[in-house]
Amino acid sequence: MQCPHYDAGRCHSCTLLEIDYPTQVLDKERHVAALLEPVSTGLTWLPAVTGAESGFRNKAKMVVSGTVAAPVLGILDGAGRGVDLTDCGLYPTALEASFGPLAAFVTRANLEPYQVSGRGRRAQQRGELKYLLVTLSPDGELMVRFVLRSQEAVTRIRKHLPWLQAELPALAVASVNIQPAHAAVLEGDLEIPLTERTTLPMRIDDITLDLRPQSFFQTNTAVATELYRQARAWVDEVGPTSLWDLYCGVGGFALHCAAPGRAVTGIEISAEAVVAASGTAERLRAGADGDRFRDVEFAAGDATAFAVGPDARELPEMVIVNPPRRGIGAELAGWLESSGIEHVLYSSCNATTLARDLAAMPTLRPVRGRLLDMFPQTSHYEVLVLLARS
Ligand SMILES: C[S@@+](CC[C@H](N)C(=O)[O-])C[C@H]1O[C@@H](n2cnc3c(N)ncnc32)[C@H](O)[C@@H]1O
Repeated sequence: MQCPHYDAGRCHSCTLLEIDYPTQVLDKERHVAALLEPVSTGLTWLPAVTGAESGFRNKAKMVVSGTVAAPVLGILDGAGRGVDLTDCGLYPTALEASFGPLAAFVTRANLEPYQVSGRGRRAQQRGELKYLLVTLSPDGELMVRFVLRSQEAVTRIRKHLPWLQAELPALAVASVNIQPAHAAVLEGDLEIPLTERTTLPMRIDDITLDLRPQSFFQTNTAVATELYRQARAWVDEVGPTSLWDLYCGVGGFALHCAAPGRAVTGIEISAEAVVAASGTAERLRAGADGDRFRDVEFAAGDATAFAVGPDARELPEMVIVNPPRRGIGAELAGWLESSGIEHVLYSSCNATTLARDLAAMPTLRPVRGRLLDMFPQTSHYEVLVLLARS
C-alpha cells in the first residue's frame, strides 16, 4: 500500500507499510508461534486468515483540529499539529466519502475544534469538538458520534442535523458523547442520542449484530466474519450444552455460537453493549431460527467478578474469552485453571498477554490456533486458540 502521509513522515500508524503483505503475515505467524512456544506441544496451527491490505477499517476515530472555517480531520502530529487523514488508505470508500460532509457540518454548525495550549497548570483549553467517531456497517449505513467537551454545542448540532442527513443519506445513527476531561480517554460516560435510531445493524453471515454507541466492534468486518465462523466451528466440534462468553461486547461470539439446547451467557462491562446484545438476541429469538437463541442471555459486569463470584453457581462446559489488550489477568486465568472446565476458546488481540495468561493455565493446553490478520500494515493481529484440559 502506498501512503503519501507515511512517505512524508506525517503519520506513522502503519508501522509495516514498507514490508510486503505476505511477509507481514509470515512475520506475525512467527511472532505468535515464538510467544506460544513454551505451551505449544500438541498445538496445531491452521493457515492464517488474511484480509484486504487496504480499505478494511470499518471505523474512523478522527481527531478534529484546525478552525471552524477549515477543520482538519485526522490525527495530531508530535508537535500537536493537525494532519488531515481523510484520504487514509485504510478506510473503505464509503467511509472516506463521509468525511467531506462531516467537515462541512463542523463549519455549518459552528463547532470549534478543541485545542489545548500550554502545559501543566498553565494549560488553556478552547473549543468544543474533540473527535468524530464514524462507523460503517456492512450494508453501507453510518453511525456518527461527536465527542464534545461540554453540551454547549448540542442545540446547534440538532438544528443542523437535517442538513447533514440530506448530505449523507447513509447516516443512520448519530449521537453526542460528552468528554469533559482533558484526558487520553477517548470518550465520556454521557451519550446523547440525536437520531431516532440508536443501533447500527452489523450483518455478519446469518447474524445481524446491533451496534450501539459506547460498544466495541471488531475493526475489520471481513476478518471478524472469519473469526466468528472459526469460533462457531470449534465450539460446535466440542459441542457444549452450556457456554460463557466473557468480554462479550455486542455478543458476536455468543450469538454465532448459539445452538438449540445450548445455554449461552455473555458478560460485558459496557452496559450499552449488553443492551445491544440483549436486543439482538430478542430479535433473533422471534425469527425463523429462534430455537437457536432460546437460551441466550447477557448481563453487564466484570468478567472476573462474574466467574469467581457467587452468581456463578453452575459451571459451564466451555468458556470463550475475548479480553482487551491487557488479557484476562492472573485472577481469571487462575480461576479457569482450577475450575475443571474442559474447554476454553481464547481470542486475543495481544499475543504477549495471551502467552502470559496461558502460562498461568498449565492444564488447559492449546490444541488449535489460528492467526487472523485483523490489522494489516501494523504489527497487531488477532489470534484464536482452542484450549483443552490435559
Ligand atoms: C476485544 S473486545 C471484544 C468484544 C466482543 N467479544 C466482540 O467480539 O466484539 C473486549 C471487550 O471487553 C469489554 N471489557 C473490558 N473490560 C472488561 C471487564 N473487566 N469485564 C467484562 N468486559 C470487559 C470491553 O468493553 C469490550 O467490549
